[in-house]
Amino acid sequence: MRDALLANDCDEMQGYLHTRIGRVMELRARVVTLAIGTDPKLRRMLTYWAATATLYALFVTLLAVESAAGMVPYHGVLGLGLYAALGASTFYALVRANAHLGLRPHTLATLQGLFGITCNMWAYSITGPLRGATLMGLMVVVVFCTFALRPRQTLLLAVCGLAGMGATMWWHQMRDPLHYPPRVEAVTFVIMAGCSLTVTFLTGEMNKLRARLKAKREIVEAALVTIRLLATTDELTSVSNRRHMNELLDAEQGPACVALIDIDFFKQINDRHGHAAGDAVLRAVAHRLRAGLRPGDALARWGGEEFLMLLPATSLVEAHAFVESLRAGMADLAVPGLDARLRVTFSAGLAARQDREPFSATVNRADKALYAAKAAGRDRVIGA
Ligand SMILES: Nc1nc2c(ncn2[C@@H]2O[C@H](COP(=O)(O)OP(=O)(O)OP(=O)(O)O)[C@@H](O)[C@H]2O)c(=O)[nH]1
Repeated sequence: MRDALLANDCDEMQGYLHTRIGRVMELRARVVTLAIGTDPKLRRMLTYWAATATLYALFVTLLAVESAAGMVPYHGVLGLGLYAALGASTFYALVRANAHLGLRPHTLATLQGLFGITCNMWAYSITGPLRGATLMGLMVVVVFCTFALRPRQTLLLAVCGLAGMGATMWWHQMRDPLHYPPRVEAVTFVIMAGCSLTVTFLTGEMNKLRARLKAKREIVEAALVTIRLLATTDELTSVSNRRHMNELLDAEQGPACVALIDIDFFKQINDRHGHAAGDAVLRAVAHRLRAGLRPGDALARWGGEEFLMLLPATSLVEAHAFVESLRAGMADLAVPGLDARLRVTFSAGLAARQDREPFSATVNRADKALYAAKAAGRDRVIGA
C-alpha cells in the first residue's frame, strides 16, 4: 500500500516536472524569437551585431580596469561606455526592426561604420599611452562593412576613418605635443593609413570573389532546376515522363489505382492529318487530362500515345467514375489547328493495387483491361 502511494507520488512529481520544463522551454523559445526573430538573414545580421557589441563591451571593460589603475581618466571611460552602449542598443533596435523600417543593408552598415569610427576617435583621445591599441578598431570597421558595402563604399568609409583619426591625432599633437609627439603621431598615422587601405583593398578583392562565387552558384542552381525538369518532364506534352512516374510509383506506399489511357486510332490521325497534328492531339489530350486531376493524383506520358494516371487512396469504383468523367469530357476537346469536327477519344484500363504488390503488377492488369476496352470497341473505361 505504502509502495503504491510512493509510486503514485513519484509519477505525479515526474508529470509536474515535465510540465514545468515544457513551460520553461516554451518561454525560452519565445524570448529567443522575440530577441532575434526567425528569419535566417536577420539572425545572421544580429550575429554580426553581437560580435561588434561584444568587442565594444570588452574594450570598455578593459578601459575601466585601466581607469581603476589610474591609467585612463574615469569620466572619459564612463562617457565612452555610455556612448557605446547607446549606439549598440540603437543599432540592435534598427537591425531588429528593419523589416518594418526598410533601411538598406549598406545604409545600416555605413551608419554602424561611422559610429565605430567616432568610438575609435573617442577611445584614442582618452587612452593616453595605450592609444596605439585602439587603432585596431578601424580594421574591424572596414572588415565589418565589407559584408554590406561595395568595395568603393568601403574605401570611402576607410577614408572617412582615416580623416577622423588623422584629425584627432593632429588636434592632440597641436594641443599637447609632450604627450602626443608630432613625429610619433605622424608615423602612427602613416602605418594606420597603410594598413587600413591594404585591408580595404584585400576585403574588396574578397568581395569580388564572393560575388563571382554567388553568380556561379546561381548558374549551377538554375542548371540543376533545368536538369531536374528535363529528367522528369515529357518534352512534347509537359506532363511527367515515364521515369518520373516510376519514381512516384516507387514512393507510393498506400492503396491506389492506376489508369492506363490510350488515344484511339491515333495512327489514323497521324496518317490523315500529319505528324504535327498528331503532336497537337497529344498535347491537347495531356492538357485536358492534367486539368482534371485531383490534388495528389499524377499523370505521365507512358509511351507514344499512352498516358498513365496514378490515383492514390482511390477505390476501383471511384477511379472508374473519375476516368469515365474524363472520357466523357473528351467530346468537346478542341485541338488547336485541327478541324473542330475531329473527335478524339480514348480507351482506358484501370486496376487497383492489391495489398502492397509492386506497381508493375498493377500496371500489367491495367494494360490487360485497356486491351479489353480496345477489343470491346474503344472509347470506354474498363476496370481489371
Ligand atoms: N505524332 C506523334 N505520333 C506518335 C508519337 N509517338 C508515337 N506516335 C504514333 O502513334 C501511333 C500509335 O499507333 P498504334 O499503336 O497503331 O495505335 P492506334 O492507331 O492509336 O490504335 P489503337 O490504339 O488500337 O486505337 C504510331 O503511328 C506512332 O508512330 C509522337 O510523339 N507524335
